[in-house]
Amino acid sequence: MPFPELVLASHNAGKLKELQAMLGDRVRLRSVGEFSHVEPEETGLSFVENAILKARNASRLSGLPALADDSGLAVDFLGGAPGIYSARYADGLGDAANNAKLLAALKDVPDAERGAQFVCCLALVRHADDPLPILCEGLWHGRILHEARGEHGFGYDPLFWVEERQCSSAELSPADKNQLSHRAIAMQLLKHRLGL
Ligand SMILES: O=P(O)(O)OP(=O)(O)OP(=O)(O)OC[C@H]1O[C@@H](n2cnc3c(O)ncnc32)[C@H](O)[C@@H]1O
Ligand SMILES: [Mg+2]
Repeated sequence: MPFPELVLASHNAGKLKELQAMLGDRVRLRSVGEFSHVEPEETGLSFVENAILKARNASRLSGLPALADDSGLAVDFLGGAPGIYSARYADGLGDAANNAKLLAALKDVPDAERGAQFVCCLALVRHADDPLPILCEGLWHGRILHEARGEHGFGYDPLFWVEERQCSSAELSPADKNQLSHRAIAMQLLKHRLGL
C-alpha cells in the first residue's frame, strides 16, 4: 500500500467521515486540523485548482502526502452557481443560510428547470511540490427540491433530490450516499489508481 497514512486537506468533518468510510481501514486519514487551524484561501477558478492548492498546503504543513477534496453544487438554472463558491454562497454564514439562499434563488422555478449536479474533485500529492498530482473527478446528477428533507449528510444534501432512490440525499443512509455520490465516484477512481 503506497499511502498507509494520508493527511486530508479539509476542515469539513462531513467529508472526513465519508472519505474515511470509502477508503476503509487500509488508509488512515488524518485531518489537517492536527497541524493548523488556518484554512488556505481558495483562490482557484476551478475545482481542480482549489483541490491542488489545498493538497499542497496540507502537505507543506504536515510533511506528509495529502489528499484534498474540492466539491460543490452546480445548478443549471443559475449557470452552474454556486459551484466553487458553494461553501461560501451565503457569505460564510453556514449550511442553513446557503440552503435558504438557494431556495430563494430558485423560487417559482419549475421542476424541469431545477437540474443540478454535485461535483467532487480529489487531488492527491505525494509531497508539497509534487509536479504530477493524482486527480479524480465525480459528478452526481439530481435536482433541487422546493424545501429541505432529511437529516443525514451535510451542506446541500437536504435540497438534492436523488431520482434513482426517490428521496433527498439527506434521506439516504450514510452507506447509501457513499455508494452513489459525486465523492463516491471520484473515490472509486482514486482507489483504482492506487490499486486499492
Ligand atoms: O475546503 P474544505 O476545508 O475541504 O471544506 P469546505 O466545506 O469549504 O469544502 P469546499 O471548499 O470543497 O466546498 C464544498 C461545499 O460544497 C457543498 N458540498 C460538497 N459536497 C457535498 C455533499 O456531499 N453534500 C452536500 N453538500 C456538499 C458543501 O456546501 C460544502 O461546504
Ligand atoms: Mg473550502
